[in-house]
Amino acid sequence: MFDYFDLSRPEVDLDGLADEDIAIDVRDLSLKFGSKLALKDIRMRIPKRQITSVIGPSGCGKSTLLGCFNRLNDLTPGCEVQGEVYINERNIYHRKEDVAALRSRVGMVFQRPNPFPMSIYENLVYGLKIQGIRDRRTLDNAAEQALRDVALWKEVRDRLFDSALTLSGGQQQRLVIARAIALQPDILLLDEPTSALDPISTLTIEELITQLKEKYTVLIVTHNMQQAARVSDFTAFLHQGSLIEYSDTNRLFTRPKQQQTEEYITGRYG
Ligand SMILES: Nc1ncnc2c1ncn2[C@@H]1O[C@H](COP(=O)(O)OP(=O)(O)OP(=O)(O)O)[C@@H](O)[C@H]1O
Repeated sequence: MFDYFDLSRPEVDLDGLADEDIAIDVRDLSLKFGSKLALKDIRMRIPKRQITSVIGPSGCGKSTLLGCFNRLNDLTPGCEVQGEVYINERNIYHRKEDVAALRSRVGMVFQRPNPFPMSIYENLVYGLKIQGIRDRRTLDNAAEQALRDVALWKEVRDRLFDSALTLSGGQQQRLVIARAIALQPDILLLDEPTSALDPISTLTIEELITQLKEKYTVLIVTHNMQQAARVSDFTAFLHQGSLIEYSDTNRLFTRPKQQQTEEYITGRYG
């Protein structure tokens, strides 16, 4: 696994980052589903325009943590959140937060590609239309730019009005990422974005993810440690709802500080 690391790259110390380099500041975040404590006192500062992976055994709270950043868990009855999550200097759990606006700034992509059953073009402009944008040229430009950003433009420019469901799984996932990008979010949350894809499509999406950080802060939940090692700048290891270790990816995989992390990354646990 260590082949993936560029050990000449200087390690970045998360504690040393300035406030303006932080995209998400998680302060003592705990979350319960009914009586089940799914996240316990999480504190982490997620850097801007970097890729951060969240790894850990099944059920440790990875998807729940990601869902806190666009308040997706609010939709689960019985969910109770304590603590604060700051994005752009606002606590997104403040009672006056506009959750719809938050979700357009913090886009989310799931494991299974989920294009809407409409044309490729309509998928891309759907969110913009909901925001009230009707100008055709604005919509066309946004659709084209989003497709270019996910390297799908050349493949689909002649079939923009075909159903999105005619695309391959890998293309559908790139379209879903483009749909999120069309809203010009600050942050992209990717929840196991390649686990339903074949190896070639996985590689394409991984290449795309590494390019996305030029414009966006990317968080990725993955079961695949090689993937975390390949694509991410920083890695967080969760276990039973607690953040056990969070650091520069090179450091976490080559010199973990915690025994639980070492056992997990060497396959002796989980
Ligand atoms: N809607 C829910 N109601 C009750 N418990 C839930 C709900 N969603 C998740 N949980 C519980 O919260 C804990 C964390 O779940 P979560 O899906 O975040 O884990 P995960 O690390 O993403 O798991 P996996 O890798 O299997 O996807 C688990 O114990 C899970 O059973």
